[in-house]
Amino acid sequence: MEKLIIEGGQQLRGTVKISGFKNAAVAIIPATVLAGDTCVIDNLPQISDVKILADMLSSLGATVKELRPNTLEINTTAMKDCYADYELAKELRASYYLLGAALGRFKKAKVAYPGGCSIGSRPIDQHIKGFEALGAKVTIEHGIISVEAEKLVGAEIYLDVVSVGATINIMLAAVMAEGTTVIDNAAKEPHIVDMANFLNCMGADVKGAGTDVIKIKGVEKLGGCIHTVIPDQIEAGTYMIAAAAAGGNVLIDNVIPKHLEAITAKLKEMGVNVIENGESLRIISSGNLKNVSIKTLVYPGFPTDLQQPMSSLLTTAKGTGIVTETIFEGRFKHVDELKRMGANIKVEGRVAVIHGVKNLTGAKVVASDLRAGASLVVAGLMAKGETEIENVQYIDRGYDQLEQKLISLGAKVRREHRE
Ligand SMILES: CC(=O)N[C@H]1[C@@H](OP(=O)(O)OP(=O)(O)OC[C@H]2O[C@@H](n3ccc(=O)[nH]c3=O)[C@H](O)[C@@H]2O)O[C@H](CO)[C@@H](O)[C@@H]1O
Ligand SMILES: C=C(OP(=O)(O)O)C(=O)O
Repeated sequence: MEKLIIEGGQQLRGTVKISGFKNAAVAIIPATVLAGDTCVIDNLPQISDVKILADMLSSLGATVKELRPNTLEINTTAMKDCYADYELAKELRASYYLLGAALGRFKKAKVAYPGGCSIGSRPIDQHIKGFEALGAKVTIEHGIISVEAEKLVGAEIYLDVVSVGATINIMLAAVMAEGTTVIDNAAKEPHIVDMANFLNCMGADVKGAGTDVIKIKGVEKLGGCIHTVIPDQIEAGTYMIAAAAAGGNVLIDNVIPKHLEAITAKLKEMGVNVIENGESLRIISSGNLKNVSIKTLVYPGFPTDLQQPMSSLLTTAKGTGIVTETIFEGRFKHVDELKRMGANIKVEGRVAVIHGVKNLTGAKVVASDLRAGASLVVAGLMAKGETEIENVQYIDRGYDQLEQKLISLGAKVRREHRE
């Protein structure tokens, strides 16, 4: 069992380089199934979700080679079908992208119900609705989702809920369908655009990604390509929040500032100095901040994945902040842990009311999921004394070289193996 130990109270100074986007990488790796050829994916973050997916594709018959630490060459030519059982699929959310990709190429797939962060009920009805609209038969038995079609035919699909996963899965299934598919009320997150760029680079015809109407003209065949994953919006936002929380002067490098506008606006409202310069953002913070309210929304609104780290920042800001979580009903599991550290937070349903306290104090805490872990890291950086975070494996799902990056900024962080 591994723990992160953080000695709080150190200001952060220096430069941190942001890695490739987890949520784009974990969609693009399964999408290589569609190529039936060799794809080279660059700027992959070194996180456990990426390693698990690469191993998954190998076990399904693909050849996966690590060309460099952040670059995989994936050849899916030899794959004949796709059956990802419970042991494989339960490891992460993104295993469900194998459904769309294999349906698109083989017209069938079997994938066990996916895993991922436990932050709410996370239904997949919109994915199923999309596959069915394209002509697939979908059954769920004994925890296995089976999709099968004689042929896939383009359709108009209106999503009842704006869903990143359903938008991507339908795009994957539709790129080689006969005719045109229109996804209405599509998600607009940056990784939807990255996925569309990757699919187009393989020879697909996808237009409108980044707006709420995506049009996909089916093509007969796709092929290999070389693609560089976009910078991680959520990792960047986490370091922006960490710098604001600990105080200091940090250059967040290799970012797309447009993707970070919601978080930049909130930090500025709190009194943080955020300076944009090309592909970087400089965060200058005295640590004395005023509280704000946030409401999670689909892109370009405030991302739910940054709600938990942001809640930590609000715990010591002057005044009262209200956090409204509109996307996932179970995304307040970090709150009890923050209370152990002295935070004053009351949760009612989807709303957390945070009364700023003078300071947090280090404590033993447990990460319940990936971003809860990130929120405890932020809290640990600003707390007095030592914070010990258990369940580091959740944090490792999504943060590339977390402690090395924090140490390079002057934080006192170490990882310990304990029985
Ligand atoms: C691997 C990945 O990219 N994960 C991200 C993805 O998750 P994920 O793709 O699972 O999230 P969705 O965008 O699908 O979920 C958004 C909302 O739609 C609901 N819903 C979703 C699908 C469906 O068929 N029916 C339905 O009701 C969900 O319960 C949730 O309330 O987007 C979330 C929202 O930005 C992020 O927090 C996750 O980090
Ligand atoms: C919820 C997240 O991930 P996943 O959808 O992979 O569980 C996340 O990245 O915050």
